[in-house]
Amino acid sequence: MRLIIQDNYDIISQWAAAYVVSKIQAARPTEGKPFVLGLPTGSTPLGMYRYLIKYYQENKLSFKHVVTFNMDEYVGLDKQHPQSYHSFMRNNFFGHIDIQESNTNILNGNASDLQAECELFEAKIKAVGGIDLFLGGIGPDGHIAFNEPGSSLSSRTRIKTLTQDTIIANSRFFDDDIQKVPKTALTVGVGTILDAKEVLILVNGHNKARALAQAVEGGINQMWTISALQLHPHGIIVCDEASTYDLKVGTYKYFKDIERENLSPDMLLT
Ligand SMILES: N[C@@H]1[C@@H](O)[C@H](O)[C@@H](COP(=O)(O)O)O[C@@H]1O
Repeated sequence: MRLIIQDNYDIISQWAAAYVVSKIQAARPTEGKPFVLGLPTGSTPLGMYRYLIKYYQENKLSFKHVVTFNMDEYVGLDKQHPQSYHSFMRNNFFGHIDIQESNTNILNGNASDLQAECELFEAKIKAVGGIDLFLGGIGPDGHIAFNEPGSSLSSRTRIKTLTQDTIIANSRFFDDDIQKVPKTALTVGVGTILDAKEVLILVNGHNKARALAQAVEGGINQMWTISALQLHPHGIIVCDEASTYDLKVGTYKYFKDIERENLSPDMLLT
């Protein structure tokens, strides 16, 4: 697994956006052979989305032949609810680019049969030939998508009960009222993410330092589901300095050294 350590949040956002652009450009997607992106929500990817929108506005990138699958969605929130992940994606990304709505896939947390909804989502991913690049963030407890501690590392898309930690962390989006935070969500599984051809995870801030250390230095284990990224042949974490505080000095220096040529976002673009 690669670990790209950048000075601050703005540079990890630029780096991730440039990485996405380079992959889409290299794939030369067409209607018959689209590029398939897995997408996250949360505060972490906001900067990357802003840079991707900028690339689109500068005519450097089109999303016309990009198909997307979002990682997760709350159960029971109306799609129009300001905190639904449907609203998040519309407001922060899809509403600003030339993606075709029919190419965007977000789990329906109001489906009458939630299990069938999850199975359909997996089938749709398979039908387009799998995900080329899965982007993600992590929770302070190391969860990826909504794969809370203890999730099976071979899990598929399913219904998950959120932990109290996650409910508290996400209450900032619900007027700081934990009663308003949905208690369950639909989420892709760890196995679904690991099936992608590439996975790029963004991590920033001191409150993710423990999770980052577990992901990079800890063993692969179900209590820190991000650690499963070690099993992926093409896993990358791009993180800021603040999130590296719990890494050993030697680990930090090692990755700084081996990635020193690859730190500039401009290096990724032709
Ligand atoms: N389901 C999402 C995760 O996909 C996300 O990574 C995490 C971190 O969010 P933030 O980026 O706001 O810290 O929040 C939620 O739990």
